[in-house]
Amino acid sequence: MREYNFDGLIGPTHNYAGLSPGNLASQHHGGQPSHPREAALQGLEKMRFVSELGVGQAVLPPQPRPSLRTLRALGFTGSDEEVITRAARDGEHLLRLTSSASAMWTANAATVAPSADTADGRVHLTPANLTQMFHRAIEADTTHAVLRAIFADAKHFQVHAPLPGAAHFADEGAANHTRLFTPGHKAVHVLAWGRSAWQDVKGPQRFPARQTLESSQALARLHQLAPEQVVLPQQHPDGIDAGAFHTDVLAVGNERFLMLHALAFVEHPKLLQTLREKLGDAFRFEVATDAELPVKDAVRAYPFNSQVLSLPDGSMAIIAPIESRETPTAHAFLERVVAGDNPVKAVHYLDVRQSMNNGGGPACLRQRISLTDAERAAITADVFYSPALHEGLAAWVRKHYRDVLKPEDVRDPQLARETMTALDELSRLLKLGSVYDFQQ
Ligand SMILES: N=C(N)NCCC[C@H](NC(=O)CCC(=O)O)C(=O)O
Repeated sequence: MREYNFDGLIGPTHNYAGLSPGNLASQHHGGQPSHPREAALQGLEKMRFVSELGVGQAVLPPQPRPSLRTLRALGFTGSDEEVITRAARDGEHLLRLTSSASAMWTANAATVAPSADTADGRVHLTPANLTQMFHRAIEADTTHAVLRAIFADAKHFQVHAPLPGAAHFADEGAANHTRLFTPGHKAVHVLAWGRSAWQDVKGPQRFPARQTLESSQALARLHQLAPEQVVLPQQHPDGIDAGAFHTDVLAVGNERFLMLHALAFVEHPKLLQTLREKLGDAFRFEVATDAELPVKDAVRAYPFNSQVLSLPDGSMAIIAPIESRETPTAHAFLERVVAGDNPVKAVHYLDVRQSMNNGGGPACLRQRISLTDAERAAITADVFYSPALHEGLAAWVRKHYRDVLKPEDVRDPQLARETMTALDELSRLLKLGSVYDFQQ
């Protein structure tokens, strides 16, 4: 089995609209101009870097924005241009919500279990319904269509529908999921959550908890995981209140290694003990206390929103955002991790600032999917990274993307037209078929 990092290609309407309460970067940058072309090229450079480390890399496409389908469903009528003009006049906030390029954060696209772990021996994928935030909830249908197009072979893959039930089954995808394993032990799926739909659990006071316990339980069932392989910790409410809206803002794991902040989970020592029991002595972890790395710094600099990658030589490398190098406490923590008794031997700092300014670091930008050679061969879409694909995508970005986008530019009907033209071309470039509603 090989892990592929499916990165979200950052879409042409990338902008800062301040849409996510509890996501401090989104709140802070709302209203500022963005740079869509630079954003997409930064994302492509990250893909190149990861691929050159010898790690599997692939790409997931952006979604049509503004979402005309959503605006029509909310009562705006007429031609595409008229829908946008009317929404700009009578529902400007709705236009902002339907224009976000948030599908770039593919950690939130789905939760995935590899075939080695599931009872029926297939890869199981469940697109996240993202119901907690309206601008993200509208991603689910297209994500479902895209995943069905890529993972089409029912012999190897089962793509489930997003969880039903709106707020009760609010699901944020792999941002709250970590798969750990050690040789000789069954893999463990850590499926975290921030609130419960039906149980009385103390949650955050200031910011919303997004994922429910009941969603995490449903994912474990759908993916046919054995009960002893599943651990369901609660995100620490104080961590959420400090700005850790997803688990991956304060914790990241890979194979036999977990790196976490003390405010990532409620009673983290107990969680670590459970993991040690399930994974054996090879399991390693590094905890940052609030004294070593204040949660405020962790939320601003995102050292835990790193990718921890297994390299061909058996060691691991961390891909961290450059903000972590610029923040002394976060930098010192990562350097301590590299020097520690664990498999991480290097840390690389990459510039994904355009995405970071909306609260999305390296780990948010990728969905990890482990595939056997046969599963990989069953995928006919041209989504796996190669230098040639990189060139094709970079040329596509340069051709279609604007340099600057001010939040009010989403009022321009021309932007929607440009995006449709670009995505139509992209779906052919990636051999995806007609996955977008405007292509139906
Ligand atoms: N942690 C992970 N895995 N993903 C990060 C998602 C960031 C995203 N930001 C936004 O949606 C901001 C959009 C805006 O404000 O324009 C969110 O809050 O859902």
